Amino acid sequence: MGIILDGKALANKLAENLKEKVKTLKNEGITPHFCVINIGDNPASKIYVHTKKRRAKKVGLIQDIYQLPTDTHQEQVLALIDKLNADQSINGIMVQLPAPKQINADELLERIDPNKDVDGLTPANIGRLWLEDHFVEPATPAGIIALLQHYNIPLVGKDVVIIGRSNIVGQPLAALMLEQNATVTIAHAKTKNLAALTKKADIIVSATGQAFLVTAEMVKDGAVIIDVGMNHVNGKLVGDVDFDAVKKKASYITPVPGGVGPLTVQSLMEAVVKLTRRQNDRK
Ligand SMILES: NC(=O)C1=CN([C@@H]2O[C@H](COP(=O)(O)OP(=O)(O)OC[C@H]3O[C@@H](n4cnc5c(N)ncnc54)[C@H](OP(=O)(O)O)[C@@H]3O)[C@@H](O)[C@H]2O)C=CC1
Ligand SMILES: Nc1nc(=O)c2c([nH]1)NC[C@@H]1CN(c3ccc(C(=O)N[C@@H](CCC(=O)O)C(=O)O)cc3)C=[N+]21
Repeated sequence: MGIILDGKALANKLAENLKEKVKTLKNEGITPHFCVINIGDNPASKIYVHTKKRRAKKVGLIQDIYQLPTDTHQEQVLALIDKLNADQSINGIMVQLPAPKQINADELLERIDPNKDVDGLTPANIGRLWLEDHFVEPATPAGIIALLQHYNIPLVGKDVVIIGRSNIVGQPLAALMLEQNATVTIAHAKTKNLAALTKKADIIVSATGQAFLVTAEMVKDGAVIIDVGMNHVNGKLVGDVDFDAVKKKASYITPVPGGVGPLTVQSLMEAVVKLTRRQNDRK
């Protein structure tokens, strides 16, 4: 029976440490201030915005939410990003993904000042991630690494299968795990025999948005299971993993909710504080 990786408890613990860092900044007359741009009404983004609001307040950060309608024009968002880039009082900017169809999300991300890029998703910061010369990391991958570290689950030499290749989860997580000397395979919707790969994996990370994708038959005994998925099934929030069955075979497993989600939010708060400190040190 697997041990449950309690992301919520770890996020709360890390938040206490972060609160102290924020206090130190405040004593220097600096209050970290970041902006979230959310276009449209994607359900996963809504959960994210809501939890962030609570967490930001708890650690003492200022957070502005720009909730824009689904039919917002590209130019309007670009103009908003330009304004926030130029504003000295703003330390961090992020655009919630996915964005509505008419929006070119890559162009928005490219526009964010890399020094204010709390999500680590600008081309400059993605490049630095793969060059192992990064000062900010995407929040979900950073949260997963923090969780594994906290539970003393090593990555060196481990066979990892990451299911999902998005720019916010699968790809940057592969970079961070490779940096920690894991052997990383990235699977996706076109992967031929997913079960054959996952059955051999020491660590499986699923980030697809497909409920019940990862079943017990796909998992070897003693594997570590990280479930990033956020799916609504019959009004309930579930991950990508058939939790009850897979838990019996796993050595460690994250629940949904209460696993990766809270750590994503915590890592984002840490990125805001880190960038604020860096901006002030460089003045
Ligand atoms: N807990 C948290 O902190 C976070 C949770 N999420 C959640 O994680 C999930 C993934 O998010 P995101 O990365 O943005 O998703 P995307 O929709 O951008 O990407 C999904 C990925 O999963 C792959 N995929 C889909 N179906 C299958 C399948 N049947 N077999 C193998 N691969 C498949 C896709 O492959 P292909 O590229 O070939 O289409 C794609 O690479 C969502 O549920 C989201 O809500 C996201 C961010 C943070
Ligand atoms: N640029 C960008 N970066 C992201 O990292 C990003 C994004 N856009 N868009 C949306 C997705 C989704 N996402 C979540 C993070 C935490 C929870 C979270 O806190 N979940 C709680 C659930 C809380 C509840 O039950 O309501 C938990 O898992 O315990 C959810 C979803 C980040 N995303």
